[in-house]
Amino acid sequence: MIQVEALTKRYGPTTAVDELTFAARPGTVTGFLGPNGAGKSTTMRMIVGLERPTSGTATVGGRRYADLPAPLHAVGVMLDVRSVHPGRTAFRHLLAQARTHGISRSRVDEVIAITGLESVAGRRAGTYSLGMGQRLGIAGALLGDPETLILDEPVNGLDPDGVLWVRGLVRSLAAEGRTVFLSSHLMHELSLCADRVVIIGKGRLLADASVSELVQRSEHASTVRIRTTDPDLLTKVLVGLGAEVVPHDNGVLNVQGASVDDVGAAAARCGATVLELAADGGSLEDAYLHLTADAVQYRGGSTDGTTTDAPAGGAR
Ligand SMILES: Nc1ncnc2c1ncn2[C@@H]1O[C@H](COP(=O)(O)OP(=O)(O)OP(=O)(O)O)[C@@H](O)[C@H]1O
Repeated sequence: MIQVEALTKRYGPTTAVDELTFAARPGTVTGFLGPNGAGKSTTMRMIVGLERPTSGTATVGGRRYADLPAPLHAVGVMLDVRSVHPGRTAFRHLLAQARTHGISRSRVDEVIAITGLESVAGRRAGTYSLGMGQRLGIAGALLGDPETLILDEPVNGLDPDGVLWVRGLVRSLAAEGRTVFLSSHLMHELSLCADRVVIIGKGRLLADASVSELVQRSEHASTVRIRTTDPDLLTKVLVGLGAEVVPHDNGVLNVQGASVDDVGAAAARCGATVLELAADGGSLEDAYLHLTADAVQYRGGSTDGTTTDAPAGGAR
């Protein structure tokens, strides 16, 4: 169990994390999301004692990380995969970590097998691809057989097989009753492997909800697409009902503010023939984009260079 309460971190004038409160619970995969610079890494670093909070608390299993008697057994951490010594083999790297906690050599072999690194465990980590480095990072996190896992972008750089493997691994770790807390920018992937998501922007909590709740919320704000033989008439009727209508070619209307049932019934009432009708179902990505619209620090602009990487959402 990870508990974060009123956690705040300031770097001079910058408030990286601002009164953040949430929990990641046992038996659950909790995804951690936010735009670049939202404060995810800073939060994770405070949870594992690498940064001192300005105020507030972060605990794992009820204790501050610094107070854990055997941290590797309590919490497995993968924060920066580049922190491995490039001249060391994966096996040596894991063995060195294991020795600091009295973990057996056979456990090292076990985590190498779990992460599929057997054939490359004797190679220097400096020769590893990003995906292999990720697997090594996950192997290190699993070494102490911990109750809680904190993984920063665990699928970053993995090929489709690797992504599928991480999804299965985190699901099975949660099914064993462990707490899994992971960040990712891959929304679709998170919607497949996380039970809950904590979304932050500019260091503040924007949402702490189950994936299905968030998807449902975004469905309410979603678009209905209809193709009809009589777009002008139907547009008038729908606007009269308070919906927003954007017409496209070939009699296509994109409608917001009305459900698919409302749009179908309106078409039937005014006698417009319906050629296609579909709700553009909500997704975690829609919900995320909607929630973080005001909290994006850097936003790409047009190719003419007008707004690329300009601060968005105001100064911090
Ligand atoms: N050591 C530091 N000194 C000063 N400012 C920092 C420091 N570390 C982070 N920040 C600032 O704190 C804010 C949050 O950064 P953080 O790296 O936690 O965000 P993030 O959500 O992990 O971003 P990303 O998705 O890009 O990794 C940013 O504005 C960043 O510039």
